[in-house]
Amino acid sequence: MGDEDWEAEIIKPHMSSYVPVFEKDRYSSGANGDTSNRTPASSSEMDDGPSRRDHFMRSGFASGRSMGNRDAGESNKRENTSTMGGFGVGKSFGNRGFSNNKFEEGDSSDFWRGYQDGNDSEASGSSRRGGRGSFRGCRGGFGLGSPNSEYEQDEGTQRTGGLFGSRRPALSGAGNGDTSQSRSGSGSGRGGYKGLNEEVVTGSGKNSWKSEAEGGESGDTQGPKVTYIPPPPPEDEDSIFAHYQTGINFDKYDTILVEVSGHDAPPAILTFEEANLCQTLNKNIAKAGYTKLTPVQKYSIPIILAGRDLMACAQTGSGKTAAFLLPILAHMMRDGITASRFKELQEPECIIVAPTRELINQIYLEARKFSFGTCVRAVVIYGGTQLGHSIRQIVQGCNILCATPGRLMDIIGKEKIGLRQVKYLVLDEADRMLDMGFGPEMKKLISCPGMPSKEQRQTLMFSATFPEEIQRLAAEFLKSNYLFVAVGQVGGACRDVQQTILQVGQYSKREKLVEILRNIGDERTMVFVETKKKADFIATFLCQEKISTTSIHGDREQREREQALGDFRCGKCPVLVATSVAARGLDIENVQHVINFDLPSTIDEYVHRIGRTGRCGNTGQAISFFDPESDNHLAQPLVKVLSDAQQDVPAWLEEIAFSTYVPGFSGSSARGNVFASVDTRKGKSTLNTAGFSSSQAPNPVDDESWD
Ligand SMILES: Nc1ncnc2c1ncn2[C@@H]1O[C@H](COP(=O)(O)OP(=O)(O)OP(=O)(O)O)[C@@H](O)[C@H]1O
Repeated sequence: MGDEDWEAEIIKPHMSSYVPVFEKDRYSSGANGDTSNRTPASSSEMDDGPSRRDHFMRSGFASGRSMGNRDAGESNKRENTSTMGGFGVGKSFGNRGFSNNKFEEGDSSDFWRGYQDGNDSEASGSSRRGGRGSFRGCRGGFGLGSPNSEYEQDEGTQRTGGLFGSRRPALSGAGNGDTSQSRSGSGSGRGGYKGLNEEVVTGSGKNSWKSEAEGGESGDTQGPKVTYIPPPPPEDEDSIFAHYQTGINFDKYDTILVEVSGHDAPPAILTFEEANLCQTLNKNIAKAGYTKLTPVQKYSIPIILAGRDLMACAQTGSGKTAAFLLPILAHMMRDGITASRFKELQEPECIIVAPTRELINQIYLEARKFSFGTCVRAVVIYGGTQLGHSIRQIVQGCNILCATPGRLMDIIGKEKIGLRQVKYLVLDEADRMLDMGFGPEMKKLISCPGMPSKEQRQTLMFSATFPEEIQRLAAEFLKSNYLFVAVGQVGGACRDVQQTILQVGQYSKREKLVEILRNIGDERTMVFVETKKKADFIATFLCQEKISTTSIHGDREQREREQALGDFRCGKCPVLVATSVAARGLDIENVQHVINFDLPSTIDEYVHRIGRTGRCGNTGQAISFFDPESDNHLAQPLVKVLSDAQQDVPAWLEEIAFSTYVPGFSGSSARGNVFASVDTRKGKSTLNTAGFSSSQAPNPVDDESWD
């Protein structure tokens, strides 16, 4: 069933006849009425020893051997001998975040409680939203000050076009908007799914996609005015240091092989003490419950402390965030950083960028945690929130700026952030930050007036996946002597996730999903689908089946996205239906299952999605529906990922992989990329003249989930 079919299903009578129990939208009227969101703004990853990994073989899928099914299966068990050239290109994306309704007096505390201690968060209103698809797109080139924060979504679908090309000319969401319109007034009772109670704001015309910087807040655009102010996170120490426990496999991290390439790499450290951090930082590390370094931390911390540029690739959930935050903070403390004061123009020493709102918010919370009790002030800004709010946060002082790209460029354009003092530039989910979606913004950023050259700043890149082509693009941002840390197989899946691939035809998926969810019971489960419309559809369907579900995707307002995440975190809605917007970085306690209702278009995306479970030594399960009608392109890379992670590979999948075997298989398939296996400086890779390979070309099928 194609996309159109899903859409058709959405408006079929059985859907419209669904009359959910409404949870009264406490913000839909009255002083805190949701309308506030649209009214004109009032203000605007090993061994502990030296590196021993020297192969990371890289070649074609069947190179050097016949790849009969059985052979393929056996190769699956041979770690480090499996092969597979090429790489996937993470192309999707989205946001993350956590707060929800602004409403100052409103119950932000409840929302945050959900994030922190698992208590029930109070339901918030299903807000209506403004047919966002109608207001996006059309953002190309490199012109400073033109970024469309509203689009910034951090998700990529709109980011189509050629090299650093323009975004899809708006209106991708026309259909979405229409759909939304046809679905007013749903939402669910206890299920908490509130994705359908949407309103389409029929803003149109050229101005409707304009960035906030261009006037979105000054009232001269016809698009929806973003007035959402996220609730402030709790300030009490317990909340700041709330954390979940490492899992039974945490110690197994020590057996993962690590390779460091580049010249004169400082030796790894084995303990936090060896890092020789200041007392306050050590206290914060202890309060955060960290007693032992993860592999990526053992290697990255000394490298960063030595002032070297770094590209680090380590499995999902293995502590990459602290791997960069701790040494940066240590540097700041050693440099005797002084408290930043109120100033109209702030000059942060560190800028951290990430592709999604929810992720950058999470990174901010980590920065706030580790800088607790110091004079270092971290600030977070991201799209979908009131620009004035971002500015107000910044002017109060800013040493570490955590930002999504679009909002960052807006703020720079408004001259609220100066770049002259930037000493550390961090790209989290770096492959995503450098691909066609965000590459243009990142190029703009490093070309901004005042931004220190790469020789004058320290640039750090982290991800679980790092396609070769992207590694090459990254060189433009990094000093030539940068170090490359590979923890385990670059782009490999976390071994703590038990992966199951089921052959399920599209028309049987819903039934299978319900069957699985009923067996799972109340355990937290993320269900990934390919499109925003389908996310709404499946979430509603599950609510009808009396399975408490919420959803997150790029067509939901930020407030709704944050509420959905809050409801999922606290367990109120144990099922979260998501598009790829939630695939990367999200660190949510107790996510025991990931279900790929639809497989993603690239293997990298698959790796990130299943990495939402099995984090920090905990175990998790990932079940993926493989539809031979549409997913054959993934058979080959899937066999590779499964075998590298020592998972069982179904014979039928090997058969499909063999029958669809693509010789050379390296980046030439738009939808079937296989990950890179080494620091590209050691091997060859091909790039087309535009700087991007065809593998990075967004596939129309994915479009919806990325914006
Ligand atoms: N040394 C440590 N000891 C205990 N817990 C840790 C340690 N390092 C990180 N963690 C915790 O592990 C979890 C995952 O960390 P983090 O989110 O940084 O992973 P990641 O590698 O960035 O994952 P992803 O690739 O999905 O973004 C977090 O809850 C973090 O607090």
